[in-house]
Amino acid sequence: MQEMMVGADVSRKHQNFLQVIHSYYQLTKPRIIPLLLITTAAGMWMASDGRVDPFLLLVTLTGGTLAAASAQTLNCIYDRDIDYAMERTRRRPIPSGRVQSSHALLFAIVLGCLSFTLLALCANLLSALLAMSGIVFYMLIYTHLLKRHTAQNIVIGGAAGAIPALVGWAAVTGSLSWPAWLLFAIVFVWTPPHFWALALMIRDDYAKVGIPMLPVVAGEVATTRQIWIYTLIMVPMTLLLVYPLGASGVVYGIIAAILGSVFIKKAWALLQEPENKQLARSLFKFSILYMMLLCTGIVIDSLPKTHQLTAFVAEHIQTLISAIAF
Ligand code: HEM
Ligand SMILES: CC(C)=CCC/C(C)=C/CC/C(C)=C/COP(=O)(O)OP(=O)(O)O
Repeated sequence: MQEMMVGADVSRKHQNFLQVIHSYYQLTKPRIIPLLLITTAAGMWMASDGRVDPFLLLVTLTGGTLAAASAQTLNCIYDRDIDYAMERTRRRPIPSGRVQSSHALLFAIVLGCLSFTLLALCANLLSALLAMSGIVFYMLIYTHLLKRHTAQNIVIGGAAGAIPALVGWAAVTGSLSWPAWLLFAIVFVWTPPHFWALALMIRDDYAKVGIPMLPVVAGEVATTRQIWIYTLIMVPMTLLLVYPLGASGVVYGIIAAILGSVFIKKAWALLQEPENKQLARSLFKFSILYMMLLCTGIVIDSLPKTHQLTAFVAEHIQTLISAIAF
């Protein structure tokens, strides 16, 4: 009997421990991190012409994960009041009382320090400093200064989410150049359509807590117009990586053009029916797939095998054209 009680006690303690781990994991908003890492990986592959050192890749993605997790945890602490008031965020660990803010702060500091140390020691100082600037920008500029005060919050604040692309390039080269800044700019202009499509769906939640997201302040028509404008800027921008920069090739160009056409089609459909939440949901979901596939396109295009294949195809097309011409 006593043995059974001891067994039950151990199993309860084990379960509690797992619940605590799960709560801390949730603090980091883990569902967003993989896409941030995909942009980092795209930067790394592009910078190294498809020959990424596996150790550097592992270190950079781990450092990036730790930095993003630290940033998200700090955001959860700062925003605990509005998170408590909004349906979507009410069950997060701090508003639901599962984690204390002071413990979360310690957790965020540890994550940030680990990220800096890992990146500075195993990648380079620039990538470490960029990751830290991501945390500071996201907290200070987006969360503290902009989020509750202006409808342009995510336009300017979006720069934080674009920094991981720079971290990837910097980890490989130790510097930043045009292709890195262009990838940063692509993620930057992608953010408004990504976020505003979601904000159209959950406008009432933001209105309830007085967060001046664009659909709350300016309405659906103005928001879909802005989404349309940013989409029309973003799609041609993605092609600049091919020409004039030459950082990616024809395979990426084709992928970017196809994905861009779908993005434009969905943004246009939403522009025609600004109140249609189904269309907003569809654009939001596609925005995530879009960024995932665009970055995968950059990676595939950079691989030596792809270069061989495109050279082979180009040579055969040339032979065919000469045969037809003569
Ligand atoms: C200031 C810029 C951004 C804002 C305000 C924003 C906001 C949001 C919000 C509120 C959600 C819903 C999350 C939830 O339901 O808990 C979301 C989802 C998501 N965001 Fe963003 N986002 C931004 C930038 C980014 C960036 C740069 C990326 C990655 C490159 C990203 C990737 C994602 C992903 C993957 C999801 C879906 C998560 C899921 O599966 O639930 N976001 N975003
Ligand atoms: C290099 C580095 C560490 C960069 C930081 C990148 C980073 C953490 C980007 C997060 C973007 C994002 C999902 C914002 C949502 O915040 P929100 O507060 O509007 O979302 P919420 O309403 O769901 O809380």
